[in-house]
Amino acid sequence: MSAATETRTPLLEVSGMHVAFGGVRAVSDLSFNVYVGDVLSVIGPNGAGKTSAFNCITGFYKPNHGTVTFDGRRITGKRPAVIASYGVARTFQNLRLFGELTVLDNVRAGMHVRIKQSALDAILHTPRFHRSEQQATDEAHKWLDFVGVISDRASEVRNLPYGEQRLVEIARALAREPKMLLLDEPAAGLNHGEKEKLLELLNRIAQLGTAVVLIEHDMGLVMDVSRRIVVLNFGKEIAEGTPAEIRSNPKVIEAYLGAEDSETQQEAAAIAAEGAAEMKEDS
Ligand SMILES: Nc1ncnc2c1ncn2[C@@H]1O[C@H](COP(=O)(O)OP(=O)(O)OP(=O)(O)O)[C@@H](O)[C@H]1O
Repeated sequence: MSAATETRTPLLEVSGMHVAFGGVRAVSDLSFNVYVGDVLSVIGPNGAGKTSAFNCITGFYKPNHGTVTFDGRRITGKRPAVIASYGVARTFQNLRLFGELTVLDNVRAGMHVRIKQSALDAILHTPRFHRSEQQATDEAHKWLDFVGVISDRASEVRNLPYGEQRLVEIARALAREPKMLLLDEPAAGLNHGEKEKLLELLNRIAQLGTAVVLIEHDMGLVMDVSRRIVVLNFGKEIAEGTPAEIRSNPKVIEAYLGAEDSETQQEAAAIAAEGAAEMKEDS
């Protein structure tokens, strides 16, 4: 459903966002909404402004203009920790795990905003402290099971295969029980089998009622998982719609083909191939 015909109240509302770094305009008058139950992909050639937009939504950058509203609250320019406490969790393009901590502790670290524990409880090791520690451990295992981490959870996270480290990052974000989860290139560096598992995981996350927003370059995954897609080019939205609408939008293919790097050219070919496959299925 396009934004124009949508009647539900948005969970996230990005309105007129501009972000510039010196003379570089990274995001220009960007507006889009995310709804409860959404799986929305933000796509576009390298440097289109996708991560900058994510950084503004999550408080890592302050937009030069525009507003971001989440769950009825204006969050523009608020600090990342405050925005996270409202129910926004994210993962990063480059993993940001605590390499020397165990797998389990990395996920437990995602919970401190939810689990009630005072400094005094921690110092005195009160029964309440022990109870909350046990609760955090149980929940960390639950989320690691949910994302499918099979490696030893007591080992340092840096010793895990790369694909599993990405899953630990998702488990840590989910442990906050967010209303919205932003994933920045979750499929980067994954092999084919791992991507298939990721697709299935994203669908299960959406079934929990968490809105999922992803930046992704893997067009197969984007077309399979997304309910809606927003396409950026040079910081501007050039298209928004369902996967079928995006695949057949000449502006989108043009934007990708116009890019000079071979990675983006390959993505253009992938979008065109997805469109061709669909036409064949329909005929
Ligand atoms: N911290 C920064 N300082 C200066 N310029 C930046 C900064 N972050 C992003 N940019 C510039 O803003 C533009 C948009 O970058 P951004 O990383 O948001 O794009 P992207 O669509 O996420 O790209 P990619 O797909 O390659 O990750 C680029 O020209 C980039 O060089």
